[in-house]
Amino acid sequence: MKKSVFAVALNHRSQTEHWNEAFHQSPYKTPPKTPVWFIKPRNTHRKMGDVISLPEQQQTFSGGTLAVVMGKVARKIRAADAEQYIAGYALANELSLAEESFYRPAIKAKCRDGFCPMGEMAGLKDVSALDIVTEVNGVVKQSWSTSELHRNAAELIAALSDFATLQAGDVILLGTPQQRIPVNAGDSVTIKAQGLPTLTNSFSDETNVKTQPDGHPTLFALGLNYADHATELDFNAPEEPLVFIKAPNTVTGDNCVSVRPDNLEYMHYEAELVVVIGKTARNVKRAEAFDYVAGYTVCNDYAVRDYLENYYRPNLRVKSRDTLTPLLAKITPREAIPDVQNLQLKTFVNGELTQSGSTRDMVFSVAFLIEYLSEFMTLQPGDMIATGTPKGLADVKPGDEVVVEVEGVGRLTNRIVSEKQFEENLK
Ligand SMILES: O=C(O)C[C@H](/C=C/C(=O)C(=O)O)C(=O)O
Ligand SMILES: [Mg+2]
Repeated sequence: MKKSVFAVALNHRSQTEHWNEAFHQSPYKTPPKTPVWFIKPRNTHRKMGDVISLPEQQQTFSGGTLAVVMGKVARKIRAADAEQYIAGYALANELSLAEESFYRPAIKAKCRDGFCPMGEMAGLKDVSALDIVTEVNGVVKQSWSTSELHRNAAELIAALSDFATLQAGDVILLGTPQQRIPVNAGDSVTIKAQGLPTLTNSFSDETNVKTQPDGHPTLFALGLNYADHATELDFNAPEEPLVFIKAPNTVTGDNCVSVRPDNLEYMHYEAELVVVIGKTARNVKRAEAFDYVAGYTVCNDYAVRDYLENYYRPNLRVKSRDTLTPLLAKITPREAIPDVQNLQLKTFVNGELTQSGSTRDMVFSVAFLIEYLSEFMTLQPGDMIATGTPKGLADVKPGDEVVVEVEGVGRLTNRIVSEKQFEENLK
């Protein structure tokens, strides 16, 4: 099933109580106003009974939680109507390394291979006060209740479907308490709840545990991977790649429309080179990185700056909105591009050149990014890496024609429409 697995951080009261003081200081400044979304990509997906390989020298923690499974397409629905869109519930283990910060995306902590096993789905009428129990080697280590969550399944479905259309089979993990349970090689961890199939997985320090290509390809994106763009956003260039993930709902095609939400101050374009993975990659060194590249394409990684919050920044509500990632379907084979680090990137708005840069100015190169990501997760054929945008952002308005172009790779055209225009066309 090609599902997307969304998850929400800081949704358990014990978390916001624990972090309350820090969230009133820099870099957060104020507690989160909207759900703090993240994605568990396909390399994390596992089933009941699968053996999960643990990362070396870093402590992994269990995160028993409840997953709500969508039963049909859900777009901009109200919490009061959510029930009719739900197929059922399942137990999941949202495995993670320790999180010292919620400011930037936690890909290295959350998205390692096997870090999201999920049990079988079942129908449940009332999950408002369901006890989620975690046992390690048969001993109960944790029990928490869904009544302790800030937002319930219906509220989360409404919040997410407001900007990201959900498909049948998509999943939302509802959250985990502040206290997490350490998991070590040789352990067997069981997640239980009344009325739901149990989820049990054993853990190994063997590195040869095979991944299963399941779910849709992962679309990674880089924040601030051009120093001049970081400067124009008043940031220093990052010392480690700022990787975030976009869900399939955001992808649209050439000559399609992109929706600018109403009542906005600032929505800008971002011309980006996209790398397409062609071979399963794990622990690949940069010297061999291009052997794992199928080719390249182009995307426009639009951002709605009004919706930026300092939690897993840039948050999904900024970067994973329906229609805001136009992506060229044509892939230019790797062999056709002799030097991917020497390509011009351009954006034209209504025919005027508004952005111009070169991939030679990337902070982290294509080869480095493949080495970096494959060091802690398995990249699979079809996965894509949008490698960031150079300086030259500008606001776009309904009616604008936006063309992004990567030398030798392709040209992508789309038109901006207002939310009102888009909704009228849907009728
Ligand atoms: O200002 C933000 O938080 C958004 C920004 C995103 C940058 C890109 O998408 C890019 O540089 O291409 C960030 O992550 O800082
Ligand atoms: Mg970008």
